[in-house]
Amino acid sequence: KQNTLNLPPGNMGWPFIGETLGYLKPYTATSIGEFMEQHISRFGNIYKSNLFGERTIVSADAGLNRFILQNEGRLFECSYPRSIGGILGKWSMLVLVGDMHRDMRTISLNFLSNARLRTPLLKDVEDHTLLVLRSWKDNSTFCAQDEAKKFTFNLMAKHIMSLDPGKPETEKLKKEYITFMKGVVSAPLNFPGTAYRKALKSRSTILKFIGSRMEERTSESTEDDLLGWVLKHSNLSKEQILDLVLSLLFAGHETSSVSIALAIYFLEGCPSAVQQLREEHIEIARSKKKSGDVELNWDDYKKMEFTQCVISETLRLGNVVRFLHRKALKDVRYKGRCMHGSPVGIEMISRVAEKSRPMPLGINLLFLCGFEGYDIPCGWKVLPVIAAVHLDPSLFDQPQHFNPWRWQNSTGLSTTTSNNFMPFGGGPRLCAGSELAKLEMAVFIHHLVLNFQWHLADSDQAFAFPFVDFPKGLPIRVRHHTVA
Ligand code: HEM
Repeated sequence: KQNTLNLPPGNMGWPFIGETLGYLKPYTATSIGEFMEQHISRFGNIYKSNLFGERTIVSADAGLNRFILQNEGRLFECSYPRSIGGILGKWSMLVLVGDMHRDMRTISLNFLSNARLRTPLLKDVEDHTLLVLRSWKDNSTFCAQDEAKKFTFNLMAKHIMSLDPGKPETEKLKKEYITFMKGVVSAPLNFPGTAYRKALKSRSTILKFIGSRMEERTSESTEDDLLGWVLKHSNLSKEQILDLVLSLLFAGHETSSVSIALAIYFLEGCPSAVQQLREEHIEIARSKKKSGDVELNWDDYKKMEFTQCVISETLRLGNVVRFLHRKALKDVRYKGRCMHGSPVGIEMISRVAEKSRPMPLGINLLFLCGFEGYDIPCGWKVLPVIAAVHLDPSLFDQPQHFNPWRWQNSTGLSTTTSNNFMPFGGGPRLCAGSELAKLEMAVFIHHLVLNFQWHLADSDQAFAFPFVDFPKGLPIRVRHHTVA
């Protein structure tokens, strides 16, 4: 059947491993890496390959990426490597599909609702930011990435299980979690001594810990945290709750801490952006002082216009999540652009297997217009590479340049709704914590620019392994900064 399909060009590489090693070779996070660059210049923005042991279509095409994400559950489906399910759990949101995914998502969205963001999350985000920043001594040097991790982990542990920062149980969980994370991002080799094996062990220790918190709970019946809410309002089994808690801890901690580290890094190289941020935040702080108000509120957050531009630019250039894992549920034909310039993707209903069904109007029109699309065969893996779109020079002027002003409209307001900007994915699996992540970054930046000046204490830069990380942890030296 495949001989009759018009597959994108590409190279299937070696038997079994295909091109996986080249694809995963580390590269600087602000680039698309040599592998992608070479493949795009040779084959174009959509190419076929053999990755993670599967026949794969790689897409660096903004239109196809959107099409894939918007057709989740209909033409495509989330499909992470089996090892991810092994470590995050079979009930983890990252691997669930269908009704069960929808139910877990509803719970997560409830936990991260707008109402909860305004209170109590905003207050806790600020408290946890201050807890970290107040521990920074004048003229001291430390790893900014670790500090950001401390902040996001403490925040999540508090909101998921009411764990207080600094308490022995929180610190113990944090330690286990570090081992666990090393395994999530390592090769899934389950042999004695490997990071993956150690992480599986940490997983069971963490689950035991969460399990004991759950047992303490049932009699107390508090609803203030996710655990309490789930126990009271859902019929999830213990096993499902454990995986949900673990995956939220994972999703809500790693990505936002790296994003904060990236913001610190990019801003260090862009003094004019720091200056403009300072002006914005001094203004907010002054008006708060006048009104006698101390804590940040939602109106203050809404005033952080330039900060939103900095956040968007950090996410565009840093690309914490570089690509997503999907598979095709049906034969799909994709044609990049139609006559009107909008992306077109259509189901391949005319193919052998489904000959009896009538052709949808879209297909007839496309054939009449003489368009030849690429075919994505049913069962093939599909990787929408969101980073490649964010770094595409035809979509973003000088894409490797940190330029927060690109997100400003003529009136100075932030315009972060570009069709080509998808740091949080899209469609029915759009990141459930996107608003919390932006809030965390904004509040952290607020107190950072008001209270500190910082410089890199040692050269470091973010790499995509493909998970994004600063190899030296981003060492910075800070000086207290007093606002006149
Ligand atoms: C800057 C920080 C963040 C980035 C860049 C980010 C990015 C993403 C992306 C791209 C996805 C889609 C995955 C896919 O479609 O396969 C996702 C899903 C998800 N994220 Fe985030 N995320 C961030 C922060 C957070 C935070 C703070 C939370 C809060 C707990 C969170 C919770 C989730 C959850 C629960 C999902 C699964 C959604 C679903 O499957 O329906 N994320 N995230």
